[in-house]
Amino acid sequence: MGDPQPTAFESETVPDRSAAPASGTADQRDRADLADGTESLDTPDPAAERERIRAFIQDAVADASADGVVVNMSGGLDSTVTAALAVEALGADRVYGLILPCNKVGAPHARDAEALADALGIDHDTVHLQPLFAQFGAVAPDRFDLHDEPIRSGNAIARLRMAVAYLAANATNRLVCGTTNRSEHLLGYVTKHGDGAADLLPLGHLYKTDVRALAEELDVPAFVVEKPPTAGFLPGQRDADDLGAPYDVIDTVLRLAVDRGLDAETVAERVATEADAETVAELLARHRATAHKRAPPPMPEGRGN
Ligand SMILES: Nc1ncnc2c1ncn2[C@@H]1O[C@H](COP(=O)(O)OP(=O)(O)OC[C@H]2O[C@@H]([n+]3cccc(C(=O)O)c3)[C@H](O)[C@@H]2O)[C@@H](O)[C@H]1O
Ligand SMILES: Nc1ncnc2c1ncn2[C@@H]1O[C@H](COP(=O)(O)OP(=O)(O)OP(=O)(O)O)[C@@H](O)[C@H]1O
Repeated sequence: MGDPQPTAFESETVPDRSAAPASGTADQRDRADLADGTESLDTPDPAAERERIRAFIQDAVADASADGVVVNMSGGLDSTVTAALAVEALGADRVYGLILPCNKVGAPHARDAEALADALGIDHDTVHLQPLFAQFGAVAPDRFDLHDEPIRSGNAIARLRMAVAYLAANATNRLVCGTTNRSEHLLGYVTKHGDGAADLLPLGHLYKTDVRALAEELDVPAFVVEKPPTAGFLPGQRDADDLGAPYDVIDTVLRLAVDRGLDAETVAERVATEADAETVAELLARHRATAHKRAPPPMPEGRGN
């Protein structure tokens, strides 16, 4: 092994401007705390993944004859890791960051995202989506009840972010670089055609826990790694509450059930000290119910592409 590689963050100190993260979340526990028998699960080597994803981004951009990528940056883990890898792959001048807050809850995270984009040395803009969303709500028929239902309004905001990202991509001959990880992908825990819409997904094969390990490899500031995962639709919302378990448990369940093909009962036995059988069944039901988000829209068979 040679010397450790320098990272895009190495010489930078990024101040934590957001609210103090909750300490000691379940997600931060040492993976050794997992139930007996799960420790042999394959987890990718972060240094190897860093190289692999760097090459993947380079190839995807070259294959599309594009000039670079656009990354929507929330100030959270996935988009920070994605942007840092894009900088390693393409150079800072070919990565553009979009920071798109829509409410007061998002404001401190937007300031984090700006500081992270500065630390990466990338061009970036902040566009406040509240006026756009308010207009969208004003013209939408009342029957859609847009403002009172958090998932519906959160999905609409995610799709406005998608529209701005593609505007930037169209204007600058870049690709939209998505941030979805394998945990979100397998659970359909993304907004269809919102944050789930992208031209490439450099983290799409990595579970959330793998992304966290990669963040450490990349010297992503600790306050980003420690932020509790949230879709940001509601103040205080946490992915772990929505999904019924923290990502270290979710990822183990998915590795066992999806990657290894074990049945629900066996998976439940393997994670028994971390999650009950009902939680395992709900996660696997969510996986099945969201298959439509992982496939192109169905069409009548006949002529192919
Ligand atoms: N069987 C089927 N075949 C084909 N299409 C089907 C379908 N069932 C629903 N659909 C379509 O899918 C739509 C529902 O999907 P969608 O609009 O995505 O909406 P939905 O899945 O209900 O909500 C998105 C979920 O993702 C979470 N999220 C969103 C964004 C970011 C993050 C994060 O943490 O990063 C999490 C959010 O909290 C929420 O739980 C339906 O309205 C319908 O149009
Ligand atoms: N305020 C924002 N500005 C720009 N992009 C955003 C913003 N909020 C969310 N996004 C985009 O949508 C993706 C999904 O965001 P979400 O808040 O649901 O958290 P996440 O999946 O945990 O991602 P992250 O770890 O990057 O926050 C983000 O990775 C980012 O690309």
